[in-house]
Amino acid sequence: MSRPVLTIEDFSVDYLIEPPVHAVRDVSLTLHSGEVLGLAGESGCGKSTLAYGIVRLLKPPASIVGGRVVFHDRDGGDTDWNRLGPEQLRAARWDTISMVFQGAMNSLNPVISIRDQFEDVFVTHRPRMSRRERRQRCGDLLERVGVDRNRLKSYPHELSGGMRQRVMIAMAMALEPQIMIMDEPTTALDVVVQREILREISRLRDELGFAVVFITHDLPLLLEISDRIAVMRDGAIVELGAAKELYTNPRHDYTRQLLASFPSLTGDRGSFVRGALDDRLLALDAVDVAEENP
Ligand SMILES: Nc1ncnc2c1ncn2[C@@H]1O[C@H](COP(=O)(O)OP(=O)(O)OP(=O)(O)O)[C@@H](O)[C@H]1O
Repeated sequence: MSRPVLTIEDFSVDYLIEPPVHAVRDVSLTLHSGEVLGLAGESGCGKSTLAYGIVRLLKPPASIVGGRVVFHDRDGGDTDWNRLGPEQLRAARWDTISMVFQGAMNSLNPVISIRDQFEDVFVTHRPRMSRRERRQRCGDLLERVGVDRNRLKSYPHELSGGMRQRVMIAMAMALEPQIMIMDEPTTALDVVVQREILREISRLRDELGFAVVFITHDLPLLLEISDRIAVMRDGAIVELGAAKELYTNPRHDYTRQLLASFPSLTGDRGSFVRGALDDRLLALDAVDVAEENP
């Protein structure tokens, strides 16, 4: 297995309301460079709270009540994210760990061009980069996610939702982070755009080697794109294993229940063979077609 990039130890988050909600309970896991770790579980099990907790973006009444999150850099240095101050955190987000959330496309400022918003990432984090290089990089990044570089001139309302979400993914990759946390990044998009973006993320992961924590309630999709999957229930991880293993040989009752709740994963139609990503996506496409034309 490749080297660890993030270690989460006994991490717990409560919402301090009456009565308190123990949203994340003693979660421990290790993320390795280049892997896609899927986080599965039904609505309310704590996936988003864990994601926001990792990058310290939780707001009151949420409170981290235990554990730690340690980032391991390429040179062997360790950084305990719980010990970083606000300025250090701001710098480390995007640079080492970046995030794409479900509504990310709506966080673009409507009155500022894509170019200015995109360049701002470099102006803030790479102040010594020349303007010319910045522009070049922004265009290159956009093309990587399948958006024409001419779109840099556009304003957010001139782009479709899928394009805006791609822009956000390009921005999240801008500083070449070692980890990307994606919380339902494609949920608001139609299935075709979703697939295209997921293909793109997988291709970029292969090319650039960043690790991905991918969160969605869509277990079939998670099985397709993840190397390993952690199943969460009531704030705790009940099973963590290779995606294939989890699919073919689930050990926890709850994992079985979760798999059974997706008809496309059970029975003959669901018994697709996992292989290269394209094969996997093709197999899923076939399942979709079969479902649409029973
Ligand atoms: N601001 C809040 N105040 C109080 N409780 C909260 C708050 N936000 C979330 N919770 C509770 O924390 C628990 C975990 O919620 P969380 O949103 O992390 O789950 P999730 O698995 O991401 O769900 P979903 O898939 O619906 O986003 C739930 O019981 C939820 O009701």
